Parts: sequence; C-alpha cells; structure tokens
Amino acid sequence: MKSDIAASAAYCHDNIIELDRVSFAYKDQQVITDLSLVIKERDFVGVIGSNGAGKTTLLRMMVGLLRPSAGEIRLFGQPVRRFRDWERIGYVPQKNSFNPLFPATVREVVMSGLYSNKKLFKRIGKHDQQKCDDALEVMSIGDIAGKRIGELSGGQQQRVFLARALINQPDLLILDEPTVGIDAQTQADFFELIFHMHAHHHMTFLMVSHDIEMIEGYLGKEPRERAGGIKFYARHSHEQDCAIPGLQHSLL
Ligand SMILES: Nc1ncnc2c1ncn2[C@@H]1O[C@H](COP(=O)(O)OP(=O)(O)OP(=O)(O)O)[C@@H](O)[C@H]1O
Repeated sequence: MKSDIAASAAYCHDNIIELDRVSFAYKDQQVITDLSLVIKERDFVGVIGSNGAGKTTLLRMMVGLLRPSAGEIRLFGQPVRRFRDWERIGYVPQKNSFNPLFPATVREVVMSGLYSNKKLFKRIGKHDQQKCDDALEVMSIGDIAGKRIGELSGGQQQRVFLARALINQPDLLILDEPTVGIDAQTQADFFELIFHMHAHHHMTFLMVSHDIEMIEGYLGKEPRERAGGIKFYARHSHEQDCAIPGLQHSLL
C-alpha cells in the first residue's frame, strides 16, 4: 500500500513544463530574462501581463516554435527540441485569430485536432469518429456538429476549439487568451467550464489571460512567480489528496 501511495504521489507530481534559466531576445530587444519555472501535473497556471510583456513569445518557446537565447525548456521531462509527443498537448487559440469565413463544419474543425504529421495521410477510422463524437458530447455541441463554424456565436466557437483541443485527451491544455471578444456572461461560463475540468480531471492547464479578476478568483491573489512584466498564478487541483491512489479521472 505504501508503495502504491508513493507511486501515486510521484505520478501526480511529474514535471510537465520546466523552464531552466530561460532568456529570449528579438535582435536587440530583450523580452525574457533568466526565467525559471516548474509546472507540475494537475497545476493550473494563469499568466497575466501587459501588452508586449512577452506572453506569446513565452508560449511559442514552450512549444518549440522559438528557441531560447539562453537556458533550457523541457516538456514532460524532455528537452523541447527532442519532444515529439505533441498529441499530449492541446491548444486553444485566441478567438480573434480565427477567420470566421473559414468554410468548415464544427465536426471538421474538431476532427482536425487529430491530425498530427503522422496522421495526415492515414484514413480516418471508426475509432477517430468515436473520439470526435465524445469530444462533441463533452462540450455539449453534438447538436450543431453539421453547422458551419462561421455561423456560430463566439461562445459556441470557443467550445468547438476546446473540443478540438481535447480530442486526443491531452495531458496539458494551453489556452491563449481564450475569451477575447466574447461577452461577459459567456466568458464567465467558459471559465467555469475549464476550472471544473481542472478540479475534476487529470489535466494540467496553462492559460494566458487579461482577466485578472477571474484569475485571482480561482488562483489566489499572490503570484507564484514573476518575470519582468509577467506574473504566474498557480493552483494545484487536489493539494491534500495527491497521495491517495484512485483519484485519477479520465476526461471522456
Ligand atoms: N517577431 C518579432 N520580431 C521582433 N519583435 C517582436 C516579435 N514578436 C514580438 N516582438 C516584440 O516582443 C515583445 C513581446 O511580444 P509578445 O507578443 O510576446 O507580448 P505579449 O505579452 O504576448 O503581448 P500581447 O498581450 O499584446 O499579446 C513586444 O515588444 C513585441 O513588439
């Protein structure tokens, strides 16, 4: 029993993202300086910072699109340049980075979350269709699966992008200002949904947001870390119970 508990505690505290003395500069503009940060399994980390503070740059480094000028980033324990397991990461973009005229249906958009380079040339099988149905059901958008994405409200579109990010049942969900351009009530519903997911499912969250009230409401008023103009707020989803086996939940 003791070894079960130890194994579970270790399992719950794996490092998901590690930044080890990371710096970044665009030509002569220093954006991130000597940042160290560890995000562990089942953490929810909220990133707040003024325009131009470097939040997008940081996300881009974390997923390997930009290389730090100094320091190292590890994803799931592996240096990001060697990391290949991208299905473990779901990504929800800013709403306003999406072209509403894009002529795809909700089902097609959600299915596109399955395509990594590996799967691009493979036929979509029954199992893939089932994964899509499950993601649509979890987000309560099964009834609009045949609609064009451009016909939907902002809140519905965000649910579609969340379903797309969840289709591979990722261990880590990254959200980049997911509620920009959405009305206050729909924003509140969206936050409630992801905070619920954090509390009840075995996932880790990293979210950039300008909504300080919402972030402080869920993650507390004291940031865990600061880097220049960026603040990192964090909360672990079951602080007291990490050592108890059997608390892992699957999402779908
Ligand atoms: N490709 C680039 N080339 C040169 N400078 C850049 C580039 N991308 C961003 N910058 C600069 O780096 C700084 C950080 O930009 P970044 O987009 O990471 O900030 P941000 O915190 O995400 O801002 P916002 O809240 O406005 O999205 C800014 O001063 C920006 O002008």
